[in-house]
Amino acid sequence: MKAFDFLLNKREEKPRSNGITMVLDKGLGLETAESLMNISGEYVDYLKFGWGTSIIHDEDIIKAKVEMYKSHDIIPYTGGTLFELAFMNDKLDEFFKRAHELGFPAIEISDGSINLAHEDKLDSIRKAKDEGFIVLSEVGKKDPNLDKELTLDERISFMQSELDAGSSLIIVEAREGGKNIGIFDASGNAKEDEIDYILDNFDGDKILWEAPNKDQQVFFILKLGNTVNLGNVSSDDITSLETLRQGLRGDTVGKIN
Ligand SMILES: O=C(O)[C@H](CS(=O)(=O)O)OP(=O)(O)O
Repeated sequence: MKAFDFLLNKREEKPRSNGITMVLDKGLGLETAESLMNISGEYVDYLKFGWGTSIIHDEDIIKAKVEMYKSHDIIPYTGGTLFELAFMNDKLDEFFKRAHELGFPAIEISDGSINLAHEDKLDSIRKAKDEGFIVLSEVGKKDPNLDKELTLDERISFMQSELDAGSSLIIVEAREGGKNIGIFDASGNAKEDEIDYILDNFDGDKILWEAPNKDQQVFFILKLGNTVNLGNVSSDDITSLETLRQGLRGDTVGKIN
C-alpha cells in the first residue's frame, strides 16, 4: 500500500495508451537503475539507453539492465544516435541482430545528427518493424541551425509518413537540454503557437514530447492534461514528474482533473 494512499490521484495503469513517460538512461549502473525502478518503475513506460552510451558498456550489463527494465513492464530501447551510427557505418543488419541478442524490444530511428534521405528513414522504420521491433521515430535536428531549416509543415508531413511507415510513437526532438530546438526557444520556453499548429494537424496521442526540464513538464501537463506523453525525463526526475501528473506538487495542485 502507498504511504498516503488516501491522497493518491491514481492514473491509468500500464500498459498505458497515453500519459506515457519516457526516461533517459545516460549510463546508470545496474544496481542504481534497479533500485530506482523498485521505487518508481510503475511510473515509467519507455526507457531510452541514450545516444551511443550502450556501445561502450559491457554487453552483459546492458543485457541485465534490459531484462531488469522489462521485468518492471518497461519497454527499453536504443537511442536514435545508435541507429544513426549503425546506418552511417553501413551496419544496419548487424545493429538489428545485436539489438535482438541484447533483448531490446524497441528501437529509435532518427536523423538528428546525420543526413538521411527521408525515404531511407522510412525504409529503416519498415525494416525495423519487419525485424519485429517496436519503432519510435524522432523528428528534428540536433544542430539548432539545421533544425530551424525545417518548417512546421515539413515536420508534420515527416511525422505522418513515419507513423504510416510503422512508428508507434513520434518523438519531437528537444535533446537532453530542451533549449533552442524544435518547439522550445533559446530559454527553453515552449512555443505554444507551434505546438497548437502541430496538434491541429497531427494526432497528439501519437506524439512523445521531449521535455527534459520541470517547467516544460508543468507547461505540457497544464496545457494538455496529465495524459500527455513526455520524454527525455531524467532518471532523477521520475518521482517529480509523476507527482506533477497527479497534482501532488505546487505547480499542479488543484489543477488536475
Ligand atoms: O535525441 C535525443 O533526445 C537523445 C539525447 S541527446 O540529443 O543526445 O542529448 O539522443 P538519442 O540519440 O535519441 O538517445
